[in-house]
Amino acid sequence: MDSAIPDAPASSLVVMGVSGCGKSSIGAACAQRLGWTLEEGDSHHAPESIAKMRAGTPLTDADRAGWLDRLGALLGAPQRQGMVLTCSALRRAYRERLRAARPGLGFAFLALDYEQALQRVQARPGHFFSPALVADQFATLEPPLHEPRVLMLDATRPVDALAAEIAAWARAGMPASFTQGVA
Ligand SMILES: Nc1ncnc2c1ncn2[C@@H]1O[C@H](COP(=O)(O)OP(=O)(O)OP(=O)(O)O)[C@@H](O)[C@H]1O
Ligand SMILES: O=C(O)[C@H](O)[C@@H](O)[C@H](O)[C@H](O)CO
Repeated sequence: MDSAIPDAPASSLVVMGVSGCGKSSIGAACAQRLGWTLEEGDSHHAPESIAKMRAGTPLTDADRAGWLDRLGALLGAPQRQGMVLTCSALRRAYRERLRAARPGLGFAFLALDYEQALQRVQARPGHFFSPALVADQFATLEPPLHEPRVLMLDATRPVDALAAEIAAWARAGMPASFTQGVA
């Protein structure tokens, strides 16, 4: 698996995947472990995009363009420490835009299947994201295969175990299981 190949430590980190995969939960735990700044990507959507998602209308590339620019500006700003950004980053082109903003950026991909994502999103009352959009998230997703600095994870594992694995990888450029000689 790609994740077993040693890489350089990450300058910053994007916790990515479809809605409900655990970006917010695991991103927060990673930032705490690493002592890095946490940025919630959803906080930077245009109000029109939030309204669309609330109404069950999928975002388009054009809707996401300004959002990705804002996230790139955050990632590219001079910082004393790394940043953990939660961002769906569904398409390869979106990830390329973020990589261009921050050389050495790592991506932790939380892989979850459709049924499990739908279940999680439906069980989350009050959130703006309409469960009707989960299918579109999977239709849009281009999994980050054969891309640099990507750690693939099974998003059904416990939050703390996932955060520990991601933090170790971000620090050392390899997953904890690799350093333990298991991978
Ligand atoms: N590893 C996990 N195991 C079990 N439940 C989880 C796990 N990660 C997240 N959850 C739960 O799944 C739901 C979605 O998690 P979370 O909000 O972190 O996902 P998200 O990817 O940030 O979603 P969105 O992008 O839609 O905001 C929450 O109720 C959360 O508690
Ligand atoms: O690119 C997108 O379609 C969006 O970023 C979505 O993924 C949501 O914002 C998020 O997952 C819901 O909280």
